[in-house]
Amino acid sequence: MTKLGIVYFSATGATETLAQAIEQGALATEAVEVLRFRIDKNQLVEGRFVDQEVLTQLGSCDAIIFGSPTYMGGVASQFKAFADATSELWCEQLWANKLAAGFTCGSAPNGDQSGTLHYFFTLACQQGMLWVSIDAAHGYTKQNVNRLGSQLGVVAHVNDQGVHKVDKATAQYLGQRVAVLAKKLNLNENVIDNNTVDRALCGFSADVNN
Ligand SMILES: Cc1cc2nc3c(=O)[nH]c(=O)nc-3n(C[C@H](O)[C@H](O)[C@H](O)COP(=O)(O)O)c2cc1C
Repeated sequence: MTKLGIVYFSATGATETLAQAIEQGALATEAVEVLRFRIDKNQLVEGRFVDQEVLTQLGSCDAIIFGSPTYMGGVASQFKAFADATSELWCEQLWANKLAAGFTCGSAPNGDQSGTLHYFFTLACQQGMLWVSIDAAHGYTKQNVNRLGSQLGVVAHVNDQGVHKVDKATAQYLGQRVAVLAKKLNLNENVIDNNTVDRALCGFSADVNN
């Protein structure tokens, strides 16, 4: 069974709508299980994210998709608290070789949502993860997705009517893409044993004495 984790913060529900669409898209692929975690205020203690169980469960996933509303051009502090808690895993690179992707929304069509996606990308790289883009060129897709032209991840625009339906479809599309890739690559099982951190796969050995 291929496992996808979705972890996100949402105050008023728009990011949650995208998370649900991603889950729906992922579940269109057979033998895929989704673990969805909405960051809750009870998990934040004195500004720190405290929930070991969530981190452990995400550790069992083949792919993790990050989500947050865009606040002042970046991730919400609640998501950042979660990201900071993953520093416990960083030294050993315990999430290395998992797939990663991201989604965000804002009240402006271009409300600097890309800043949020760039942060997710940086977080994924810090954890040694492999970033999954959106392979749908704006204006050239049969599926009618990616209307806002972001290939780094899902950008959604939210107004009084809620999340734009094409942005929801884009989230669904990304969920499906990550699920299909995670299943095909099966990285956790086939390629790299994260317990032994087998970097010798790359044949690399640094000689620091020369
Ligand atoms: C503190 C704050 C800062 C915000 N900053 C931005 C922003 O920089 N760009 C933008 O487009 N929308 C911004 N918004 C709007 C939210 O991103 C938007 O309402 C989003 O849909 C909320 O997501 P949620 O329903 O999942 O909580 C901001 C909202 C708040 C409360």
